[in-house]
Amino acid sequence: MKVIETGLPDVLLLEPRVFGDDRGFFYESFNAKTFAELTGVTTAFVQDNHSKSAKNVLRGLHYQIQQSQGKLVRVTAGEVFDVVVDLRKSSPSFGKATAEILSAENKRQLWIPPGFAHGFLVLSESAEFLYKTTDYWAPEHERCLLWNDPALGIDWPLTDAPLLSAKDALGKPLAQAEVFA
Ligand SMILES: Cc1cn([C@H]2C[C@H](O)[C@@H](COP(=O)(O)OP(=O)(O)O[C@H]3O[C@H](C)C(=O)[C@H](O)[C@H]3O)O2)c(=O)[nH]c1=O
Repeated sequence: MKVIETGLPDVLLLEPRVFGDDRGFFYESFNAKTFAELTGVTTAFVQDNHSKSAKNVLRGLHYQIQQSQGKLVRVTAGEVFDVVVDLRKSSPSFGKATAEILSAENKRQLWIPPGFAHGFLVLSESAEFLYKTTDYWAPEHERCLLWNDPALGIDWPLTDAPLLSAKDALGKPLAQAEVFA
C-alpha cells in the first residue's frame, strides 16, 4: 500500500499492492494495521456502505455536523470524480476542495477524516462505490454543501447537467453552511 498526498494535507490517497496472475488479481482492500501505520489513524470503522449510480449521477457534498464520519472510500466498478471539501474553520485549508479519480482500474482509495464534506460524480456508464465510516449514519445531523457553489471552485468534469437527489439540489453554499470549529 502506497500513500499519495492530495491537495488537502489530511486527505490521503492510498494505492494498494495488487497481485496479478493468470487467474486475475488479489489485493488487501483493508488492513487495520497497515491503515494505522500509513495514516496514523487508529479509530475503528463501524459501518460499510455500498452504492451504485448511473453515469452523471452526482452524490454530495455530504457531511454530518455531529457524529462527523471519517470515510475510507473506493470504487469497485466504473470510475468517479471524487471531491472533498475542508469544513474545519480552524484549518488553513478551510473551504478548499480537492478531487481525485477513483476507479475499479486504479483501485485507489481516499481517506477522508472527520470534518470534510464529500461527494462524487460518476464518469463511467455506472459505478459501484464502497466506503467504511468511523461513525454511524445520523440523518438528523446530515448536512449538504451545494455541489456547484462558486466559492468552492470545483471543476466538475460534466458532460451534461448532473442527476441529483432532491436533497442535493438544495445544498447550502459555503457561506451559509454549518461548519466545524
Ligand atoms: C448515507 C446512508 C443512507 N441511508 C439511506 C437513506 C436513504 O433512504 C438512502 C439513500 O441515502 P442518500 O440519498 O443520502 O445516499 P447518498 O446520496 O449516497 O449519500 C452518501 O453519499 C455521499 C457521497 C457520502 O459521502 C455520504 O456518506 C452519504 O451521504 O439510504 C442509510 O440507510 N444509511 C446511510 O448510511
